[in-house]
Amino acid sequence: MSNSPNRGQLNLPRTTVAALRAAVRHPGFFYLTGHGVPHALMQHVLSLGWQFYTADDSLLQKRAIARRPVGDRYGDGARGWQDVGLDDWHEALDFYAEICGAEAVAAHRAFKASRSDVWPGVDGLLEGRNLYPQHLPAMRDVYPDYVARLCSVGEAVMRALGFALELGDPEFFVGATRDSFWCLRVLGYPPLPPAFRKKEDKIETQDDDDEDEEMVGCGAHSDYGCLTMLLTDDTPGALKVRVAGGDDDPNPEKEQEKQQQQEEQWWTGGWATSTVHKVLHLGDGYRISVPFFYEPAKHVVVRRLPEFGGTEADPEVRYWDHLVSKIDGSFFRKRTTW
Ligand SMILES: O=C(O)CCC(=O)C(=O)O
Ligand SMILES: [Fe+2]
Repeated sequence: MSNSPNRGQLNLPRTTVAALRAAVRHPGFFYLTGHGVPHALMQHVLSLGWQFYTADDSLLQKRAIARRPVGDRYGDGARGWQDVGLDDWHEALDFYAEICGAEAVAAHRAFKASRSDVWPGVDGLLEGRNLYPQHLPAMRDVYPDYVARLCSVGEAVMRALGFALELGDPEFFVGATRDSFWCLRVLGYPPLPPAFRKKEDKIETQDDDDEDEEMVGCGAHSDYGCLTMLLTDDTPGALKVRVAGGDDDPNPEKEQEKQQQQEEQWWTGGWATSTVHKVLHLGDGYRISVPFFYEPAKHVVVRRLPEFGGTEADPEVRYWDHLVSKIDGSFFRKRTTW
């Protein structure tokens, strides 16, 4: 890193940059401190989530902003509340960057027109406005403030990452994520029904990957985007991160996940790790977590970087297409019960 001509422009200790480099390689998770987001704001974000899920009239409120398919009232196929899933024992309230204002709408139309061959049938997906519960007016003020602050933190991490990975243009990630098409999820994990809790205990004491057909808080997956900033309440030990395993691991399920990760690590050709993790919430309380996904802008084309052996011949994916494929294939499968 000392060879980098731009090193002096990054106002971070050398040890922090080195730690970031090591962490994104393995295990792909790290604690971020000194980020400047006020503790009180983070607590407020969590407490609003908790109120949303646990207030007496919450079912009515949740249904009023339920996620709906494109063309159904306010539906854009992505935003709003969704009930606990078929496989995952959590509910979610999802927010995304909004496409609003004449200029942004016109740019989005032009962008879509140029991509009309891709994803036919999902016109209108993600084009709605964020939905807020009426009984929690504070959410409408607090969440956008939180998102704005996390976008600043995201930019700072992207800058540090450009230096940490010794890119020829250390601002490359900053540029790619400017105008981020971010996503904020407010996840609510009710306690598991007793029958499932027994199974959960079994999973934990046996193989960590033995959860076939079992109900878990959130099944094993690796995040599909760029940087996830996870805020959780103080429920202990629910998030499990897989740090073991490796190339010699014979488990075919793991092979599949590894393959999945490769797709998600395009910029670095798999050098950086999108680590598999899951949620096992065995407690009696209602767990809240608020992941914020800091992503590239819609139009950004992601391809392996030359610094990581990339060439013009490498496959590429436009972030928007990647996102639509994930939402279409993943969130849409979830059960709804109303
Ligand atoms: O709830 C958590 O702690 C993690 C959630 C998660 O992994 C995700 O939303 O991608
Ligand atoms: Fe995740």
